[in-house]
Amino acid sequence: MGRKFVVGGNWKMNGDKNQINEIVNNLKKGPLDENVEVIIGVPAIYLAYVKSIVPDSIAVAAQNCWKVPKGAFTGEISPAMLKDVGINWVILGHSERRSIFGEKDELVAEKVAHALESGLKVIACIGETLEEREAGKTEEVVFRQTKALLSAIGDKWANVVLAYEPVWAIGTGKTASPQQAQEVHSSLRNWLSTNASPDVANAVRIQYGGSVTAANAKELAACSDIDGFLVGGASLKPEFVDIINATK
Ligand SMILES: O=C[C@H](O)COP(=O)(O)O
Repeated sequence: MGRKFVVGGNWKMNGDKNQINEIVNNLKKGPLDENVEVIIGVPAIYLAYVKSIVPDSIAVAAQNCWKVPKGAFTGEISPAMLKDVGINWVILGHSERRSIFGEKDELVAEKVAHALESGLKVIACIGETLEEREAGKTEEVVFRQTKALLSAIGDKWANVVLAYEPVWAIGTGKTASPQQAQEVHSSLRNWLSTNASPDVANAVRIQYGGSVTAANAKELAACSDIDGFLVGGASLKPEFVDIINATK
């Protein structure tokens, strides 16, 4: 069976109720390609609100969560809490969490493990910085970040989507070319074949993220190892519908 195209919108720390209503109304109007899985990543404070107004066909994701179910962790939210308000997805290991909040591979892995154990599905983000790319270390970094996730994911690969997001392409308007993205996706899939299993490598969906817009989505979506997108800025705009429909 082919891999179902999956498009995530990561709103990051953006939006208020007015803007959220507009975004959701736009998604409801669509029309959205029914063959595409759509997941919107919402600021924690609006998760329950968004869940209450989106159609069930659109999944809602948290942008982060902590690694244990409850306790003295001021300011954190747990997978159990997310599940309790009807949220089934979480984005983990985003480069902004890694670079601004100092999350290392090991912590990301602990969060991924606990989220999966708790029954959440996970969009796990990986990607190299410009410095790392220029030093020829793209594969080394992406493989290292993925390796850290292997034991955390265990046999739960069906509940994981990988998002390859080159840090230099995030919010910069510098999209990776389809060739650059395809090259990393393909070598990651080969690496997974050896280090996880051929079945995992064949089935896991790998999203591309980094300055995806309606203008570049079709060309990226045509690449054989790109199975969707994780979209930041453009997910706040009406063009998100066109990005969702990029494979049509
Ligand atoms: O999670 C999404 C990525 O950080 C991409 O953000 P961007 O589309 O604004 O470049």
